[in-house]
Amino acid sequence: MEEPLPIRILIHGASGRMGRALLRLVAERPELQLVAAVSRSGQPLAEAPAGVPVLPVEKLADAPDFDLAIDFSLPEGFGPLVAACRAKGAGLVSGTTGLSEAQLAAMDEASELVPVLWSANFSVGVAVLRALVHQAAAALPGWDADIVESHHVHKKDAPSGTALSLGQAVEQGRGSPPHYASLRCGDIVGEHLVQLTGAGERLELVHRASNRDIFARGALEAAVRLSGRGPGRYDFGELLLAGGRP
Ligand SMILES: NC(=O)C1=CN([C@@H]2O[C@H](COP(=O)(O)OP(=O)(O)OC[C@H]3O[C@@H](n4cnc5c(N)ncnc54)[C@H](OP(=O)(O)O)[C@@H]3O)[C@@H](O)[C@H]2O)C=CC1
Ligand SMILES: O=C(O)C1=N[C@H](C(=O)O)C[C@H](O)C1
Repeated sequence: MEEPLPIRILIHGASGRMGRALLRLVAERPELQLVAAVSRSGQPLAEAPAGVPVLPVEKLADAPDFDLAIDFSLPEGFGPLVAACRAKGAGLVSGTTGLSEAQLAAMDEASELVPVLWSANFSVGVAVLRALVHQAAAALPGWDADIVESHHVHKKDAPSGTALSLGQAVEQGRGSPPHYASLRCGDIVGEHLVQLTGAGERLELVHRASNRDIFARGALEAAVRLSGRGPGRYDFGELLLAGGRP
């Protein structure tokens, strides 16, 4: 029997904290073939496998053909990436947070042509936490709801994308949004506490990430599971948990 063709991927935001983790871990997935890496500057990257070009963002349109882009960058680079995916007929797996309403709408538009999966958090734990938060908020509609998120000092957006996504689950559960608090301290990878407080008692649901490999592995898993699917928006939790946990 013939071997299936590898899924050709481009990593966008390759020089960042997440991009470097992806470059290191992509070799764990033989289904994926890295064909190009893109950063704002295009400076050479020690983590890029030999023979894989590292392109500056202005050269994105000249990248070799790819089937899927995996994106962990900044909102500034999002528009050109979505345009490149549309032009190549390629899918998009994105974890970039802090996107504007217009950028989210552009992603929806692109999903009429190509498969798109955006998630604020690619960890298995947060996918499960979201469901637990929805259930708890629905059961405790009169309680106070607060989300406290803590991240490293370099993080630009606040509240974090994960906090906002957990906030949506709270709102869907009890009909009103939570309050948010954001801390930026040292090198914290990412912590999210959802606190529901009633008279004389408090329920705390918390997730702590201690390294970025969990997000990178989640995004690589999502890329494999998204490959070969038709145009549309896909949900990380559904794609991940429906087909059995990796
Ligand atoms: N969904 C999830 O599970 C997770 C999401 N994130 C999100 O991923 C994103 C990246 O995080 P992190 O790796 O820590 O960030 P970094 O700041 O470390 O990296 C940002 C990357 O984006 C590139 N970049 C910056 N501006 C542009 C541009 N205009 N066009 C193209 N590329 C650009 C940078 O290139 P250069 O170095 O050349 O400037 C760099 O490669 C953030 O939005 C963060 O919130 C992070 C972790 C998990
Ligand atoms: O910027 C980060 O680092 C992270 N960003 C994501 C977010 O905004 O929720 C996910 C994770 O918490 C790390």
